[in-house]
Amino acid sequence: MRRTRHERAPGRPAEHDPLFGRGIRPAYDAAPEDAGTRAALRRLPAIVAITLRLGYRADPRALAAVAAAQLVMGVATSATYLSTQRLLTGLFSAAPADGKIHAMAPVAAVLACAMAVRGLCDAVAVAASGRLGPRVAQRAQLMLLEQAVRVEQVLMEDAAFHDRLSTARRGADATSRVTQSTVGLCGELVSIFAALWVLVALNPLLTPLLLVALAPRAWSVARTAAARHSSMKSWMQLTRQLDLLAQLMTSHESAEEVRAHRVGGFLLGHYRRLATLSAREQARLAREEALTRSLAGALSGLAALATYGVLLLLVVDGRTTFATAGTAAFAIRSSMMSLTSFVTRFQQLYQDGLLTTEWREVCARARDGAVPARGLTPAAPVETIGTRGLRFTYPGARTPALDGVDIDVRRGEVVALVGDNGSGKSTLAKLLTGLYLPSSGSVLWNGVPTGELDRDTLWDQIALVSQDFVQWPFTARMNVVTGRPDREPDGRRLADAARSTGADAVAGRLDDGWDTLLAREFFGGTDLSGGQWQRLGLARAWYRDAPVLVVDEPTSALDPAAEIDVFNKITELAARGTTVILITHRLASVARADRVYVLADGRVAEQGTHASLMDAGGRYAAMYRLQADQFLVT
Ligand SMILES: Nc1ncnc2c1ncn2[C@@H]1O[C@H](COP(=O)(O)OP(=O)(O)OP(=O)(O)O)[C@@H](O)[C@H]1O
Repeated sequence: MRRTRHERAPGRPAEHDPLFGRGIRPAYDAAPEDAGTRAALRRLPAIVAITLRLGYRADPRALAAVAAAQLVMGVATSATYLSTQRLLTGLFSAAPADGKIHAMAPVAAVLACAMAVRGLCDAVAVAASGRLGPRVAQRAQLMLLEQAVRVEQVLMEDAAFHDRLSTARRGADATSRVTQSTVGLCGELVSIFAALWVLVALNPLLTPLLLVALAPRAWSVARTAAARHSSMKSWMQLTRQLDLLAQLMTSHESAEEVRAHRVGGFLLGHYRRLATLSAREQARLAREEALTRSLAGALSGLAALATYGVLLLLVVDGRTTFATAGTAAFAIRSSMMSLTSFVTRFQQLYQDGLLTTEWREVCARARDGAVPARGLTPAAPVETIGTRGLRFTYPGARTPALDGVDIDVRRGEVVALVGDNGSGKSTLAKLLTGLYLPSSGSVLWNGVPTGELDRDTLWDQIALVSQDFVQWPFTARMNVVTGRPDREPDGRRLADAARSTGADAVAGRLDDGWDTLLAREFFGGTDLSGGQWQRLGLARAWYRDAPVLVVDEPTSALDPAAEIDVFNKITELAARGTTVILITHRLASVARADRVYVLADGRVAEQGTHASLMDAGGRYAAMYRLQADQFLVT
């Protein structure tokens, strides 16, 4: 039967949400995992291999200690079973009591030693895996972050990649638990194999009994873990949206509007609605799990009945002795206990292991999508930056943001990009600076396409003040010197940059000067006004002292005197050879630019100097007059 558009498969989120629109859909292929024991067993070796590789890189000595302890533990466990069988045989033999004690004493000593060795190995395994786990998680987290900071900017605009990144960060944390579970699981496996080996030694007919006893629980565990993982993947967007709503209700940035516009109740309502969806999904999972477990419980009961029935038959038939059957029952019982902890660990391991697999896949995806570390080194300072037939479409967008753009920027020029909101100015700046690569056409640095250049060295030549520059929650000093994070902070350079941008006055008014923490959420932290932050953002770009300065609405929050000052300084920089790409709606500041490009709907509509564009009387002239007229007193 076909589902209508509004129905949805159980365990899948709805297609549309009043708050997030289509955003609630799973953003990447979240096909349900093929649940079941076979799927689990197929994936388990890969999971264990990832963990072992990580463990080896993080702390090879701890890993070796764990492996040795598990191995010795297996031998000790087998010795325990075999000496038990000898003791039982001795106990039920017809020999006189004196002889029995004499014969059984050394066996009892072996049993005691084996148990002591087992305990010691267990302690070693616990201590070593306790050291190994956090190191593994740290390494996994670092590997992911190392890859994440290198991926192409355009991948960071992709919702699907963000979803996977969230899962992968949880996966990196999970590696610690996977390590612990793998170690525990190996321990339990060793015990089960020891029992299996002993059963083979006692009577090979007993071996299948153990497998029959274990099968139902193993099936139930694999099925449950796969269902949970599939659900987590499908509902990852909802989890992120719940986190986002909680963050909006508690963050400093949204606090004012949450109160003044009384958005708190509205957000709470939607949080409750989404949380209910999440709870419903958890309840569905729990129901499914309960069903699987009860089926597995019934099958386990049948398996136990069969096991003891067969043992009894073997004794009655005379195919095995009473002592051997007793030891077999003991070994099966012990391995059932091992299996109970095996099952718990397996469940944990499989669930966390699937997250770990996701971590590894995202690391690989990030590596594939990384900015190439090699390429031609661009000449420094760059003489010309230009675009030819440049077209760029954002991932998932239907229409291009830039469509056939040709512009030229020469060293030491101030080139202004103006145009209506959404006309493509910021996108063009990101392409000129190699943050995005063209969908078609080209961006050329000294005639070489940016895609062929070593972009790390290209970025060395760029200082950027974007519209939404980062307000680092660090000290005022760090907010400026992060302009050149690869060099030791330079006091003189900081003072120069601060003087040029008015940031010196900002730092002068702070309680601890440049050492004041600019993060209200931390003890001793404070915050700045929008204009004060903008001065720090500009100071950061000045401190960077790069041959190309890209400024996107650099003075939107500055007072008139500061604004004039900044534009004077920008002109001075250009006179000294810095190339300036200026994006602004303040057309008065554009008048001094060497060339102005007017963008409309992703295309260059007009170009020229301020004077020639005014003479042409087109789009630019109309915008300019509109702004100028606002200052006329009627
Ligand atoms: N990350 C993004 N993902 C998808 N589309 C985007 C993204 N950023 C911008 N756009 C779209 O690209 C087009 C150009 O946006 P851009 O930010 O370049 O305009 P702009 O001229 O700088 O606008 P403004 O003057 O408002 O800053 C717009 O239609 C916008 O909706």
